Amino acid sequence: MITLEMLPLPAGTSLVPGGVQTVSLQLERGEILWVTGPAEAGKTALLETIALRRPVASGAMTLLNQDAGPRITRRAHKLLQQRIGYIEAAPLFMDRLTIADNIALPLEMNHASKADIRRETQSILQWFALESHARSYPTTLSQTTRLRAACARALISQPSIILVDEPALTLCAGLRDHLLSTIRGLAKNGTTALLATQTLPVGASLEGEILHLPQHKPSPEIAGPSMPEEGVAAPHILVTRDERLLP
Ligand SMILES: Nc1ncnc2c1ncn2[C@@H]1O[C@H](COP(=O)(O)OP(=O)(O)OP(=O)(O)O)[C@@H](O)[C@H]1O
Repeated sequence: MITLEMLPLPAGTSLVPGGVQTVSLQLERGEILWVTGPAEAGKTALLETIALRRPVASGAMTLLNQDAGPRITRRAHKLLQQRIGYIEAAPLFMDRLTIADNIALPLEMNHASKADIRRETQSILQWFALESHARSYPTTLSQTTRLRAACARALISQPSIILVDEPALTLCAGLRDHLLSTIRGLAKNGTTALLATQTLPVGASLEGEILHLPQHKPSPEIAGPSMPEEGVAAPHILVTRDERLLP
């Protein structure tokens, strides 16, 4: 269903010397995989690669049993993308279209009938409690509502692969729980899901396997990016001497 073999992915040089890790994995239909790891571990890079948003330079990748590696054809790229839903960290919309029209776009691009588009859009708007925003424009929405709209857009065509980056899983517990129960339902029908977060959400009911990134273990003297310790000089903006700025 999804296989990666020795796929090179970027990672922070503080985590992996040289800044490149190689990832191999195999996922079957209906599997859910949590991808965890610290900042710069390569979680988004992995999702973007499977979403076919970044080229595969070497190694091998198959998606839905089709070659999606370095020699992917333009036709396979287009057909596979229609079967992948990606909920990005900061989703982009077409700002001149309403939320309802943005959400309907994947069905429009799949040449669904007008009646199907109207029915499915109405139904997914309700499912993600977006009816009151249907005629709003993306720039007028809050961050959480944009993520709800991104979930609706990614799921409207019942993709075979669903990829979720961190904010939709951590910004709002209500959205997270609704999204996870929706994904569990889709997984029962064969959808494969990859969910990326720095740490596994507490209090959510979790199912699935876990992949820790980076795959290359940091050497002891190379700790991950850390917060400054005592004795580190604070930047000037934090040591203002202008009394008038103090509360
Ligand atoms: N196109 C690229 N070329 C080279 N390096 C890249 C590229 N894109 C990302 N990186 C680097 O790869 C590393 C992993 O980035 P990525 O966004 O995948 O991390 P992440 O695990 O999602 O982190 P976070 O939890 O902060 O979102 C970072 O060090 C980043 O600077």
